[in-house]
Amino acid sequence: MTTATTAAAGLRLTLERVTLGYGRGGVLRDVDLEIEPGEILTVVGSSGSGKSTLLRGLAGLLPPYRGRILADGAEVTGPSPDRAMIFQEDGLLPWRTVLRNVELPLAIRKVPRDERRRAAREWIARVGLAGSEDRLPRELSGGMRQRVQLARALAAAPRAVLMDEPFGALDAQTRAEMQRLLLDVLRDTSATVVFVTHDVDEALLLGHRIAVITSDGVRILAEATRERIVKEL
Ligand SMILES: Nc1ncnc2c1ncn2[C@@H]1O[C@H](COP(=O)(O)OP(=O)(O)OP(=O)(O)O)[C@@H](O)[C@H]1O
Repeated sequence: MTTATTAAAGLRLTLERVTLGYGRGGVLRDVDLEIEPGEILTVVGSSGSGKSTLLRGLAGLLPPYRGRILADGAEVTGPSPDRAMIFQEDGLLPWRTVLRNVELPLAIRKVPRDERRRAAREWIARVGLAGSEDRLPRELSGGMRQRVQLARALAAAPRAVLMDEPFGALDAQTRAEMQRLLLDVLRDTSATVVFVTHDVDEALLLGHRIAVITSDGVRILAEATRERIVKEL
């Protein structure tokens, strides 16, 4: 790899006694969590348990009521290009081509045009979409759109990638392809990944460690097996 994508080390993400929520009362209370640089932490939990809320906190989109959220020891006070987000809904700009969507975060960072084109093309190829650079999002399948999202997130060389059920809307086969692709492309980055999913098998496949959110809080399972996770949920 020749792009800037490989340069930055993964972020250490820390929650110290964090309470997060909306309006009255916390969805997550007094959470302590340390996510190591370069690790893939998968997060499972039943619907409404607070998985997306945790990600929003890490993204800097939702300030904690209490406690601190830290990225490499510095308090997170808002979104940063260091922490990319990928959602289930693709979030691509419908009027921009694949190439121009992938380039966008680099353009925002004022990366010179030639350089950002090169990085965008390279990532588009790496996610298996070479030849689709000039297509619009509406001309792509759901799986292809998620590939574009992945390319867009990684082309900007984030130090952490926060993924909220990114493959949740895909059919089983496309989902399996995307899981393999994700593991493959992450091998060339040192980004820290927090990956939220409903799917226990996906969590086991992708995660170095697995966090389970229950009504008692967020817990890392030391020896995660399918049976143990299902029992916790
Ligand atoms: N913008 C919001 N305003 C008020 N309450 C919210 C908001 N977003 C989420 N909530 C509430 O916070 C709780 C946790 O929601 P969250 O989206 O984090 O759960 P989740 O585990 O990601 O669920 P799912 O798996 O269904 O996506 C839920 O009770 C939800 O209703």
